[in-house]
Amino acid sequence: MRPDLPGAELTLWPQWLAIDDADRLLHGLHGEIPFTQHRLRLFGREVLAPRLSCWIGDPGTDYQYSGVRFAPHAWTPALLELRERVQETCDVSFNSVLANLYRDGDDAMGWHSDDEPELGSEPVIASVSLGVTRRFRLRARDDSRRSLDLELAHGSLLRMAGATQRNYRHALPRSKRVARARLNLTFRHIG
Ligand SMILES: O=C(O)CCC(=O)C(=O)O
Ligand SMILES: [Fe+2]
Repeated sequence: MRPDLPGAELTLWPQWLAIDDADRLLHGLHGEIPFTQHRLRLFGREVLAPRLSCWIGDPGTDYQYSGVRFAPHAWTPALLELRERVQETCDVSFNSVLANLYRDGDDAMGWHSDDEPELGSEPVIASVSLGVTRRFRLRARDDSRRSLDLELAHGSLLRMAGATQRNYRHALPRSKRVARARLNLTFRHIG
């Protein structure tokens, strides 16, 4: 499915994984990824991020966080296998993945673009969702009325490419009624 959004390049596979595979991955990864709650600097104050996360990647794919460099965690066997499948579908290679665990509907991610210089000018980002369905919103930088909401279900894959990050921000809003967890993996290529 190719959601139509001017200036963006999106492909969504709503049921990319079979339910059994998705269930197994959710439980396996939940147990083996060393998630932590990071601190964010927000308007000069330190606050705890409203989610747990973990950066995983090939050696050398360090990332900067609040001015500090962090080495990535190592791939697990399950993540390496998943990376293979994602690469095949998306037709690009990835050397890192950001794992986010939203424990319930109070956990969220604010408006941002994945536009760090290390990702290059038109990054391909592949987002695998496991667990409870959550709403993913995209909003044009230059016109907030141009927006799109996608429901990212258990086992779905969303590919963002082209000028998507340049033209749009995205967010995962809080969702009061959600009581279950969602695990999201965004595969990236760091240059
Ligand atoms: O959880 C999601 O679907 C989005 C995650 C995201 O935007 C990110 O990791 O940069
Ligand atoms: Fe993002």
